[in-house]
Amino acid sequence: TQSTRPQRLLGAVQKNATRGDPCSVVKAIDHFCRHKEWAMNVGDEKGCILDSVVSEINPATVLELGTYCGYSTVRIASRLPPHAKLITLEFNPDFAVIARQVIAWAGVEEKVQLVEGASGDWIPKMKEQFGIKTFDLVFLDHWKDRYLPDTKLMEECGLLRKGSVLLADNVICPGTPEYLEYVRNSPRYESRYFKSHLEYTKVEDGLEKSVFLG
Ligand SMILES: O=C(NCCc1nnc(-c2ccc3[nH]cnc3c2)[nH]1)c1cc(-c2ccc(F)cc2)cc(O)c1O
Ligand SMILES: [Mg+2]
Repeated sequence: TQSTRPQRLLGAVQKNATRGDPCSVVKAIDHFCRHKEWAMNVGDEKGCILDSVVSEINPATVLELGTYCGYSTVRIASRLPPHAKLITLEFNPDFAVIARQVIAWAGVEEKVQLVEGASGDWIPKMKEQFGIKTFDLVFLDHWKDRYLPDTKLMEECGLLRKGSVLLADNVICPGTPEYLEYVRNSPRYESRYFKSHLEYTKVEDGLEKSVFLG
């Protein structure tokens, strides 16, 4: 039977990356996606912006919406301080199967909790299920039409505190116009656009960093 792209991406990791070395996993995926098959990871260029935001915040609690194959999960987890927790939500079970293996290969599974299901269902359960009070950083990289409803849901569930940072991928391509309009015009957010490119291409894309003001 035919393999899927996520399965071939995992094969490239197992072939070319060193177990327990997150950087080699990230490099192996970027090489595969640049030279073999494009895939919707945040990628190396936007990934450097993600890295700098994580290092600046030094978060104890991170929520990632949209795991896909675990590329950004590994980038974030490898930069977290000890005892920090990253919860990543994946809707597609086939992606989740691959992501778990990529996360394990990188050796960051202690810091990561991969949860399968819909963001709309899980966000209201975060506090009771995982003992989370608030998130220091949220990386939005799931379905683009879920960015705004999920942000409002996180506000309503009290998962954001003064200073919590939302970092959103793909605000230009594929685009999240309603989300951008909201965070850029709401008095409750201080927003900034980091211009970049769609992963592995010359097409414009970027990350929007929005600080919740409480
Ligand atoms: O669709 C994307 N990403 C989303 C995957 C996902 N992985 N998990 C989810 C999830 C997780 C919990 C959820 N709860 C409810 N819906 C959910 C969806 N969604 C995406 C697409 C592109 C892209 C650009 C240009 C093109 F020509 C084609 C494609 C680029 C990117 O960087 C992306 O991130
Ligand atoms: Mg993305």
